[in-house]
Amino acid sequence: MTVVRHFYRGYAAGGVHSLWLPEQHQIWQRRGLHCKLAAPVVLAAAAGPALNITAAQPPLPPITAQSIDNRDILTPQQPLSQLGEDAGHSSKAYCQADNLSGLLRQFGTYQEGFDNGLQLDGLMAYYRRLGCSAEQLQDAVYSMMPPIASSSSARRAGVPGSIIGMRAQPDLELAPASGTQAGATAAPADFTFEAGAGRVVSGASNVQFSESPWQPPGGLGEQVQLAAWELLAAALAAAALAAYESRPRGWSRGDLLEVRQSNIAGRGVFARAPIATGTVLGAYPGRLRSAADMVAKCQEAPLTASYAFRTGDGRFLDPTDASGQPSPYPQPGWPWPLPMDVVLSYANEPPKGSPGTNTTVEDGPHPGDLLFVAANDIPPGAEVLIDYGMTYDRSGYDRTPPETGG
Ligand SMILES: C[S@@+](CC[C@H](N)C(=O)[O-])C[C@H]1O[C@@H](n2cnc3c(N)ncnc32)[C@H](O)[C@@H]1O
Repeated sequence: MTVVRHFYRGYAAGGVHSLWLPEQHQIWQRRGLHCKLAAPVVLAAAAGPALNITAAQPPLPPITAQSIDNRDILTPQQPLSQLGEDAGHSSKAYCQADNLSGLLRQFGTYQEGFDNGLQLDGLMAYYRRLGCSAEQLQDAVYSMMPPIASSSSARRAGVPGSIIGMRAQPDLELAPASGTQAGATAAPADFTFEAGAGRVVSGASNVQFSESPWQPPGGLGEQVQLAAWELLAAALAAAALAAYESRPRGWSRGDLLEVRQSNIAGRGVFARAPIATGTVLGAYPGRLRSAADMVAKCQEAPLTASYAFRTGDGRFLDPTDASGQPSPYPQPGWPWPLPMDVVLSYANEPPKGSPGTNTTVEDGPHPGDLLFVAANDIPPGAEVLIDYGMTYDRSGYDRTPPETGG
């Protein structure tokens, strides 16, 4: 037996009773016979309060030339109550693709084509408010608009003049399939159509259909050209990554430190303000190099060895240019537009017999970071002194300091 999805609610003994009634009841309702005495319900009604019966299902308002001419039915803001709509149904027969596309075709006939996006938009909203889902509307339009090619293969092929893609606007998907309250309004923008070559032919608030120009598939030359561009883009990305990886690093607290002549050797780093124990004074500057690269550079520029600092992961920070002198633009390396802060590369170590260092060098959070940290309070004017380590070559300490060049 066919049943209709009319939902009778009887509130009895604190519960809600839902009963499926035969199709005959729908017919009675269409005739205005609101069947409050349906036999199966009487028993429940006897035990509970008065039975509530949902609104009767009206026949689908026909689309006629007159109704098409009447812009009211195409106005999304029209209250459902004015349409005699029975809210709450989402699978009405007329929402099925075949029926709905037929109804839409009627509209197209009256309108001599779907060239008026606003009207179609309104019609879509109208059927949606009658309970048709977004998918049903979409299926209906697909089956109505020849030649329709909704598959991804057709989308790729770019069938000329066809509507190759269609998607519901997000608000359509999110909005309820059928308003359950009188006065519900539909979203003004229900659909967007995409034509060949990915061209969107609808506006944000209406729908238009147009043919896209035929795009012949690219030949071999075009594909080679495309591959060349992709290779170039990949090469540029790789170069940018390499430049970033080899960028000069290092920084210092300019508010606490300055470089000036040292009584120990050449230039040194001095406190220009009181420095508290534990203060991070900066990170040693330079480009990160492997041991092999470092050996190669020191052969070209021996002075580099005076400034290169071994990092915790076995590489070296090299703050010098091609001649081995500290430089804001250490070389070799990928071009880098920003100057590097070289202040800490001038830090000396304490001479023999002096009180000792006042700053430690520690590994930072990132590989290659060497942080200078005040080991005790450093008064203004005092020189920042570190320990170069056991393996540092001090054989030249009796000779002229490096910065004077001899
Ligand atoms: C990292 S640089 C320090 C900056 C250097 N004073 C300058 O003017 O360029 C290291 C070099 O400084 C000199 N130096 C640093 N501490 C020294 C010390 N305690 N005694 C002698 N020379 C020192 C050595 O020539 C050493 O190779």
